[in-house]
Amino acid sequence: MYAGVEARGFIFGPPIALAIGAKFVPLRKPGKLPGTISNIHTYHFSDKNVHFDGIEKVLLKDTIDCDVKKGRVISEEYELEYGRDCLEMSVEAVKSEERALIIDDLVATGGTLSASINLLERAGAEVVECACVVGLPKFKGQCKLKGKPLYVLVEPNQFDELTL
Ligand SMILES: O=P(O)(O)OC[C@H]1O[C@H](OP(=O)(O)OP(=O)(O)O)[C@H](O)[C@@H]1O
Ligand SMILES: Nc1ncnc2[nH]cnc12
Repeated sequence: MYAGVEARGFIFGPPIALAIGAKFVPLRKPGKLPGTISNIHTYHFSDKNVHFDGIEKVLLKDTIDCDVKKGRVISEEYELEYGRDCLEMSVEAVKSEERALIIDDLVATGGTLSASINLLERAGAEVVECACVVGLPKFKGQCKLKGKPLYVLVEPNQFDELTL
């Protein structure tokens, strides 16, 4: 299955998934998926080291019945070049041990892909690779991907980056 990151990962993920007959799972910005938010995991990055602060906040505690009806949504907060953001995923979208490839338009710090890997692994999937159309090597995003392979189609040189 392919997991794509909102918003521009939605341009590239679905056609590839359709082409090979695989499922597409959307990783969405906060508050857009139906269901009950079960918790948020927060990670802090400093250069190449990743620190998990161990906090698991229960935001909404619904009954089990309610979870079954509405579905369960998990969240990951992350840091990127210009601040913080959050991605969410429906737990029911993924089956245990399902193999996943993550697609996005661009990798810079790797914060977005790292949060995506964490979401999928928390839901029981096995992330086999990440793929992006553009990679910005100066941000060393590969270092945050827990050793997962990263496929990048183009890496702009310094001159090209000025126009991105
Ligand atoms: O490697 P990173 O430092 O995490 O940066 C990469 C992310 O930044 C951009 O999205 P953005 O968060 O700007 O959101 P958008 O798709 O809604 O524009 C881009 O589409 C990636 O998803
Ligand atoms: N430096 C950058 N240029 C274009 N898009 C981006 N998304 C995140 N960082 C970016």
